[in-house]
Amino acid sequence: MAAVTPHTDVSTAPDDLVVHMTDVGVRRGSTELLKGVNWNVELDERWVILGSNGAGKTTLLRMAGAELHPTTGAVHVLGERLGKVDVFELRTRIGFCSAALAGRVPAEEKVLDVVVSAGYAVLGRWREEYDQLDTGRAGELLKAMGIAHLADRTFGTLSEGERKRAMIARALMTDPELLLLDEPAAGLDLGGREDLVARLSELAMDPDAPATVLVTHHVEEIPPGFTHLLLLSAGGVVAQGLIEDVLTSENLSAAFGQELELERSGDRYFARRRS
Ligand SMILES: Nc1ncnc2c1ncn2[C@@H]1O[C@H](COP(=O)(O)OP(=O)(O)OP(=O)(O)O)[C@@H](O)[C@H]1O
Repeated sequence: MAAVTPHTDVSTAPDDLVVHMTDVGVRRGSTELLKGVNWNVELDERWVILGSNGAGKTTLLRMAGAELHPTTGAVHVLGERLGKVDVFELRTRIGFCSAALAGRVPAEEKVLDVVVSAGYAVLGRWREEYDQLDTGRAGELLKAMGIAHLADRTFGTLSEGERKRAMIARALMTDPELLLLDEPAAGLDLGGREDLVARLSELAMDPDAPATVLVTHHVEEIPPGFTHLLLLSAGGVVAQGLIEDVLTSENLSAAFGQELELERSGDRYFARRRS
């Protein structure tokens, strides 16, 4: 009789896990970018990855986005094991948003087209009958991000905050099963940051929204509605779990290597050096 494969086997991932990492390490030359990472993301979870510059946040996110393979350990994304799956196919099920991606958008591209074109990879080829459907969905996503009035502008004329919102709309265009946001609030002024945090909060609280992972350096950028936190330092996990359990002055101090004081005001967080 064939043996039933247990879920602890690294070759399989439980169905409800969107991301499943087992003892993952990433090495470049003699540098360990990540080590001993065990991390699960479930369907209805919204994760924040927080850590200092160089902690390994983007490396971790890129693995979840099937853009980078682990050196050691096993990574499953949407039930597929990296190294044993066509990553180009897998990436069509993932919405990825980063400054690097935004930097590759031609300045003369119309904002609506920036969003619509994300769907082409899924459709495989341009088909006339999808034209209006796609355009309608892209328009709705731009509206949800508060920039419907910019649909006909060129991407190069947008402010930093408007670009971030357009890129999030693009990441959502394919109705992804996993949404990955790499420092979406970086470079925004206070108003832009607050607006983005509010929109990400709405998204996080939408039960139909995909499992989401957001990378940031700042506790101030954690949108209400996000549920879990992974604290990273020098490639290792300092702590992970529910935000209310993990986000403490002690854990934050350990992650950033200095005495930090965490304050909570309503559903937002603030941190500063302990005096
Ligand atoms: N190809 C590489 N070779 C050697 N070191 C690398 C390579 N790629 C990244 N690193 C290093 O790995 C570390 C982690 O990088 P990563 O971009 O994941 O960090 P991060 O937490 O996202 O940082 P930041 O907040 O500054 O964006 C950094 O110290 C980086 O310099």
